[in-house]
Amino acid sequence: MDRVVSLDPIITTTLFIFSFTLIMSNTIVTAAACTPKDSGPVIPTTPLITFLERVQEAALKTYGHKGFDPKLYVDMSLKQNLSTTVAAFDKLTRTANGSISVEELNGFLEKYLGGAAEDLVYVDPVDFVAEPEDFLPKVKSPEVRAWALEVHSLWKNLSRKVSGQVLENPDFYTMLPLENPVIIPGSRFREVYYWDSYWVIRGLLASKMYETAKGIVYNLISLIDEFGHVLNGARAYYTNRSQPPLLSSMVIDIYNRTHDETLVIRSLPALVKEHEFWNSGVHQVNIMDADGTNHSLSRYYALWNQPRPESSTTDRETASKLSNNCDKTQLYRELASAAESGWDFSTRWMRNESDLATLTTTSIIPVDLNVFILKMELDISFLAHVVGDAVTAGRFSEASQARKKAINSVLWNAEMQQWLDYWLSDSNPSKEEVYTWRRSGQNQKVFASNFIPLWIELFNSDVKMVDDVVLSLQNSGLVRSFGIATSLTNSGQQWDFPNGWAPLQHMIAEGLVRSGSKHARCVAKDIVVKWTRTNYVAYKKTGAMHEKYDVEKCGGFGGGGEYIPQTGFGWSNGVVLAFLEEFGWPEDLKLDC
Ligand SMILES: OC[C@H]1O[C@H](O[C@H]2O[C@H](CO)[C@@H](O)[C@H](O)[C@H]2O)[C@H](O)[C@@H](O)[C@@H]1O
Repeated sequence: MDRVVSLDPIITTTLFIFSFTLIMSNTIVTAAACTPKDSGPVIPTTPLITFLERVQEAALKTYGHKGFDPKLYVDMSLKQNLSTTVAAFDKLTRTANGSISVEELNGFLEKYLGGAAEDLVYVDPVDFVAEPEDFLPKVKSPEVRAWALEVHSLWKNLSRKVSGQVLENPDFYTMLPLENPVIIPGSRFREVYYWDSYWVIRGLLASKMYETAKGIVYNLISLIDEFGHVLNGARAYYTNRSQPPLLSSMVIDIYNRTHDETLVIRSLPALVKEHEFWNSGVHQVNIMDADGTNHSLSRYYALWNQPRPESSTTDRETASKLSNNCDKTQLYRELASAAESGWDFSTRWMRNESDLATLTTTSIIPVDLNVFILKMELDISFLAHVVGDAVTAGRFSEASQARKKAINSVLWNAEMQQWLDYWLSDSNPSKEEVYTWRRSGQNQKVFASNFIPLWIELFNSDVKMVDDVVLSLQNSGLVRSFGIATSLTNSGQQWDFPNGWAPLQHMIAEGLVRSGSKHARCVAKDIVVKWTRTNYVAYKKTGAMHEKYDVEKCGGFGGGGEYIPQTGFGWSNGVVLAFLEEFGWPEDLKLDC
């Protein structure tokens, strides 16, 4: 199947009556039948995924909601060809509501489908040693060192490579064939994820596992080569969206340790291509500020307008309260776009905090996304210098200056001393049109993402400004006893209060510590100590590292959202190791909270 998609056409004419597919040379663009608001591009799915979604639906009807995880079914594989399997599935006896007897469905799954975890196999990382030389030199406490070595040893549990069977018969699997081993987040997340990999790599660098780190980057580059962007995760059902773009950060951090120019030469064209993905078509938004200056910024916008296959039954349920099919189609795009943001789900994207069906992700210019792209521009400029490409270096340096101005003008709020997401007005201008900035468009609700600009030097080098923003952070209510909360709203969504996520702690603390401000460095250390302690206490209590933590409870893990709390866990392990590497731990500082 051709997976190349043009991001160009937002067709803003009248209501379409039929779906249509344009097939142009190397390009497939499917536009769905709906109102102009939902005429954005769609990457076609595959017959295998469509079939596994049917199995998922039948499984929910048959087994019921208790303990049901929809993702399990789209991670299964075929044992025989698809048409034989579909024919056998269609012959199963069904009740009027579509359920099948448990015995019959069990028998079908056993005979025709491979288990969800069979497409990746354990592999010993080539560069893992039980105690790396010069491991975490600033950690002086023996207790902390012993625990850090346990966390380090978890890389072995999370290391996988794609099974030989996937390589032989890729059409039978939703797993995408990747050349190098990967580190998975853990539990239900049985494949490599895009933005998770940044913090995994930070941990691998602390563990001196440079080859594993590079292998992950080469895998992600191969996804850009094939699909034009890094996918949300390495599954066929994730081809229609990306995730927060941190590939350039991975490359820079590995390069700074290894000085591997081959990595830079291989990465540069891929990063330029990725930059184009985020700065063209539906991802790009033009906005005119209060002084009449035009700016270009980016937004999340999934190339998909149906239920997410890995959560198909859940998304249908969420959409069931909407009566109009066009509204459903739009909601499906908003759900997938929220997944592209990595913050799935959060009141950050919702018009009504208690109603997930009011998601409006594609109408928001997010602070963090634009900071990541600004960093990408600075990183590309730096990497181009490394290989002597002055033209590219200059082009991306200029792009970064333009985006800095745009962020300061559109997203900065001087009264709050924070950067705020910008909500676009309801009208939907065509590609040529420019949104006009309105003060009321800035979302004044407090989210940890409002402080992510602090992560990069362009926003953390002015000491006076950093001190003001830090004061605003301290007064925001986000800094709690055991870390930084994601938001102030306890909505039951996982990217909200009282959950704290490792990536958010890391970016804010690292930004503060690298700033010129003494006060900011103290605040950073405090965050690091609190976060490390709660991770440790939870580990001692449960024997596991967790995907997210409850910042109100010492040793409490997070909850809420659409799946049960997960352990493993790639980015949490990475952040603990990165914190201990950067900040160390004195001998006399207690680890318990
Ligand atoms: O299956 C539901 C959703 O799960 C993923 O999102 C969450 O886990 C990811 C892996 O740790 C993480 O990157 C993301 O920030 C989490 O919210 C997945 O990325 C979603 O696309 C998926 O729909």
